[in-house]
Amino acid sequence: MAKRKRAPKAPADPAHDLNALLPQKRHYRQRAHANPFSDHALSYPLSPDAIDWAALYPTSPSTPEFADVGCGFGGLLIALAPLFPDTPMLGMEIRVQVSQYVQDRIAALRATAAANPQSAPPGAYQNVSIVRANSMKFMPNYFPKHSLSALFFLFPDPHFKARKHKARIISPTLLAEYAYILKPGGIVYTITDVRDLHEWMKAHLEAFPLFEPASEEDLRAEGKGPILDAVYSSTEEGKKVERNQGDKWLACFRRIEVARI
Ligand SMILES: C[S@@+](CC[C@H](N)C(=O)[O-])C[C@H]1O[C@@H](n2cnc3c(N)ncnc32)[C@H](O)[C@@H]1O
Repeated sequence: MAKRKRAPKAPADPAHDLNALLPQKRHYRQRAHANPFSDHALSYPLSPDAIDWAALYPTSPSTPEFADVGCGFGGLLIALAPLFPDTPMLGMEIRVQVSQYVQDRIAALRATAAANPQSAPPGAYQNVSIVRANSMKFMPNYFPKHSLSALFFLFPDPHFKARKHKARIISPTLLAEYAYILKPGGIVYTITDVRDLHEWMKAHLEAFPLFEPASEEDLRAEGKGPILDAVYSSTEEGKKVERNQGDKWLACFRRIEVARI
């Protein structure tokens, strides 16, 4: 019997087929970890004023309000962008290929939204962007004093060995920078599947005089439930932990208001 020929597949129309546009992770292979102390040949802005915000947020240039430190493949930003369409948010990622992937992912989502208004409202994802940067250096060069309402540290690299603890993204020196760029009342969200790292981040934040613990219950009562849901489940690392049925340890802290004397 003659074989029936399959009808040729219609070529994907990028305006309607998101998958045709979205970058594929396998084309962005990179080592699992980057050493934050090596020379990454990065250049840094002299100040937030020196950053071309219009290049990052073309439709409404401004400094960011949310920052995702070590954003990896960008899952949190992509989940939050449509929930807070008027909030500019910035991912920071040290690895070249990974930050390029997020940049291409955002460009694809913007292009799809523009070409296919049924898929997303016009202007969708214009509020989300990424920079390749080492967040252990020069955070105040990116974010003005008291400008952020949310700062995320989601599943940061654990740097297990004691001699590597200095590479952890939460430390007393760095907390001073985070307190400087956060608005009073702004929230630091941390989550990890490594209990020891959770205890470390919590202990350092508790010991720092400009932060106070913010319970999940209080944050949900304030309407931050959608942010917490995204913190738990939207990132690539968070999804991996779920697949492996690991634990997730959340710790959130509020930048306190300081009375003027
Ligand atoms: C374990 S991954 C978690 C990624 C993402 N937050 C998630 O939950 O899927 C940690 C990420 O932080 C990035 N990273 C580590 N140190 C960094 C630094 N000093 N500055 C910016 N990114 C950093 C790593 O390259 C990596 O992509």
